[in-house]
Amino acid sequence: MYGQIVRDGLVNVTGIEDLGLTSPVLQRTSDAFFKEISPFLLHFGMFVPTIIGQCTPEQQAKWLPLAMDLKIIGTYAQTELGHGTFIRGLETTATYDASTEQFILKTPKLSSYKWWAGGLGKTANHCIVLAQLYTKGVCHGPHPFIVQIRDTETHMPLPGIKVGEIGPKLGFNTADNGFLGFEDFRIPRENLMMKNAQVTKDGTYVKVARHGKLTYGTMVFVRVMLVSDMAYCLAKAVTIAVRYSAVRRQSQPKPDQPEPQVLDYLTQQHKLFICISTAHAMKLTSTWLWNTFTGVLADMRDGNTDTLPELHALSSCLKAISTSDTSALIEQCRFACGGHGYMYSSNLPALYSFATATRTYEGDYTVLLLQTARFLVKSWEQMDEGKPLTPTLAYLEQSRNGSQVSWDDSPEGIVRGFDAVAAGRIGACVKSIRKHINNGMDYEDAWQMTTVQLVGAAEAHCRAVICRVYRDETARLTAGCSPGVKAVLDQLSTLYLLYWALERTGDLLRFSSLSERDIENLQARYEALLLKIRPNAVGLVDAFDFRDEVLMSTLGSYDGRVYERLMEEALKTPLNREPVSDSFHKYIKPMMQGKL
Ligand SMILES: CCCCCCCC/C=C\CCCCCC(=O)SCCNC(=O)CCNC(=O)[C@H](O)C(C)(C)COP(=O)(O)OP(=O)(O)OC[C@H]1O[C@@H](n2cnc3c(N)ncnc32)[C@H](O)[C@@H]1OP(=O)(O)O
Ligand SMILES: Cc1cc2nc3c(=O)[nH]c(=O)nc-3n(C[C@H](O)[C@H](O)[C@H](O)COP(=O)(O)OP(=O)(O)OC[C@H]3O[C@@H](n4cnc5c(N)ncnc54)[C@H](O)[C@@H]3O)c2cc1C
Repeated sequence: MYGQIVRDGLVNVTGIEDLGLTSPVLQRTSDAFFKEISPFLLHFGMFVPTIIGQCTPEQQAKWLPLAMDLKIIGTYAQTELGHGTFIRGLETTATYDASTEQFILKTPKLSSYKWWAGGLGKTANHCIVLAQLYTKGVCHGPHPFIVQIRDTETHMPLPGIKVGEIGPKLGFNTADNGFLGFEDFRIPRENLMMKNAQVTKDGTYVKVARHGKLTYGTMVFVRVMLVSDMAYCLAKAVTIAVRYSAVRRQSQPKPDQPEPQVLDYLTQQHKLFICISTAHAMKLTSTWLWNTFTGVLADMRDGNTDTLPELHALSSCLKAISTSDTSALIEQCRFACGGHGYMYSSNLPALYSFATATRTYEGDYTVLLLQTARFLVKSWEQMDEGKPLTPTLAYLEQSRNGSQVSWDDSPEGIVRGFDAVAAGRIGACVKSIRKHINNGMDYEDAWQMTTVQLVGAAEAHCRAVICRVYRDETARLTAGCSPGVKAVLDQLSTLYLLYWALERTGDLLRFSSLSERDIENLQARYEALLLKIRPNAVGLVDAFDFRDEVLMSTLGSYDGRVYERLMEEALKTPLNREPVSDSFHKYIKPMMQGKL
C-alpha cells in the first residue's frame, strides 16, 4: 500500500514538474491519484511555503532549489504529543552553543515528541521543526528550524533521531503521519530560519520582524488555501450525490405511478442543493480571501503589518467555518445516498474523512473562532473609543445606536440581517464580559465565562462575511453572463441566504424586526426555490467538470452505470477470489462439528 502510494505520488509530482506547473495545480492533480492524501502534500503544502516565508534570501537560495527539485523531501513538525493548539507551550528545545556555533535539539520528555507531521513517518528526510529557542540562558519562544532527519542516500534516521509512523487514523492513511524525537541532536546555526529573527555567532538574539507572530505565517497561508480546498472537496461530494440521486429510483408516492428519481423528493433537494450553493459560496469567498492575503503580504513587504490582525481574524474564522460546513455537508451527501453512500467505492467516506480532519488540523475550530472573537471584541472597544473600523467590520457602526434593524426579505436585506445578528452577538459578548468584570472577575475569567457566546459571535461574523461576499461576487461575475446563467447562479446565492436565514431565525428574531409571518414567507420562498433549481441540478454539478478518474466514485460517474460499477468493484474484493474462504475449514467447520 505505502509503496503504491509513494509511486503514485512521485508520478504526480514529477509529471507536474515536467509541465512546470505550480503547487496549487499539483494539489488538484494529486486528487486524480489519491482518494485520501499524498505523502508529499506537506512537502509542497507547508515545507516549501515555510522556506519561502521564514528564510532569508541567502537561505532560500540554498534550500529552495533542493526542495523544488525534490533533492530533499520535507514536512512541517510543529505539533507535539502534548501540545498542538498552544504553540507557546511547545516543549522541544533548541539551545545555542556558541563554542561550536550549533543548536542542540532536545526532546525533554514523552509529551515533547513531535507528533502528526505528514510524510514524517517514512517519506521525509528533512523537516521544519518548531522549537523553543534558548541562547545565553534566555528563552525566546518557538522558532522554526530546518532539520535533516534522515541520510539522503540510505534514508536511515541520523544518529540522535527517533522517528516513525503514528499508526492508523480515521482517514489520511496514505499520508504517513509520523513522530520525531531528538537526543542532543546538533544542527548548524544557519539552520535557524532567520527572516524574522536571528542568532549571531556569539549567540546574540536579534529580533528582525516588527510583528511577533510572523513565525505563524505558514499557518495563515494554509488556512487560506484550505477554504479553497473545501470548496473543491464539497463540489466533488455533491457531484456524486446529485448524479446518484438522478439515477436512483425509490418508493411510490402515487399508486399508479412508476418509482420517481429520489432527486424529485423535496427533502432530497433540501439535503443537496445547499451543498451546491455552499461550494460556490466557498470558492468565491476563498478567492476574495486569497486577494486579501496577497494584499496583506504586499503591505508587509513594505514594512506595514497593520492589516495582519484582520487577515488573521478572517483566515481563522473562514478556515473554521468552511471546514465545519464542508464536513457536515459531505456527511449530508453521504446520508442522501442511502446504503451505497456508505460504500468505500462511492468515495464519500474518503471525502468525509479528509474534510473532517481539516476541522482540526491547521487550527482547531473552537480555538480559531476564539481568535476571531478576540479581534471582534477589540474592534468593538476601538469603535467605542471613536477609532475607525476595518472594512469587514463596517457593519458594527449600525449597531452603535442600538436600534433594531427592520427586516427586509430581499437578498440584500437578508445580508443586512446577518450583519445585524453579528453586531448584536458581538455587542452581547462585550456586555457579558463587562458584567462579569463589574461583578468582580478579572478580564481573563470574564473572557472565559463568555467563550460560548464568543464562538457564536465569531460564527455569526463569518456567516455575514460569506453571505455578503457570495452575493456581491455573484453579481459582479455574472454581470456579463447570459440571462439564463445569471438567473441560475442568482437562484443558488439566494438559496444560500434563505437557507441560513431559516437556520438562524432565533438570532434574526432577537436582532431584527423579523416576525413569525416573515418566517412563514421565508420557508415558502425556500421550498419554491428548491423546485426551481431541480431542472438544473445535474447540469450544475456537471459544470464542476470532474473527470471520473478524479471523482473515483461508483455512484458519481458520468455515465450513470451505478449498479454495474458497484458490482464490478465488489467482485474485485479479495474475499471474492475464492468461493470458500479458508477460514471456513480452519474455524467455522470445526465449530459446527463441535471441535472448537
Ligand atoms: C500543494 C499546495 C497546496 C496547499 C494546500 C494545503 C492543504 C493542506 C496542507 C497540508 C495538510 C495537513 C496540514 C496540517 C498541518 C498542521 O496542522 S501544522 C500545525 C497547525 N497548528 C496550529 O494551527 C496551532 C493553532 N494554534 C495557534 O495558531 C496559536 O497557538 C493560537 C493563535 C491559538 C494562540 O497562540 P498564542 O500565542 O497563545 O496567541 P494569543 O495569545 O492567543 O494571541 C497573541 C496575539 O497574536 C495574534 N496571533 C495569533 N496567531 C496569529 C497568526 N497566525 N497571525 C497573526 N497574528 C496572530 C493574536 O491575534 C493576538 O493578537 P492581539 O494580542 O493583538 O490580540
Ligand atoms: C490529519 C491531521 C494531520 C495533521 N498534520 C500535522 C502536520 O503535518 N504538522 C503538525 O505540526 N501538526 C499536524 N496536525 C496536528 C494538528 O495541527 C493539531 O491536532 C491541531 O492543531 C489541534 O491541536 P491539538 O491536537 O493539540 O488539540 P487540542 O488543542 O488539545 O484540542 C483538544 C480540545 O481542547 C480544546 N481547546 C484547546 N485550547 C482551547 C482554548 N484555548 N479554549 C477553548 N478550548 C480549547 C479544543 O477546542 C478541543 O476541543 C495534524 C492533525 C491531523 C488530525
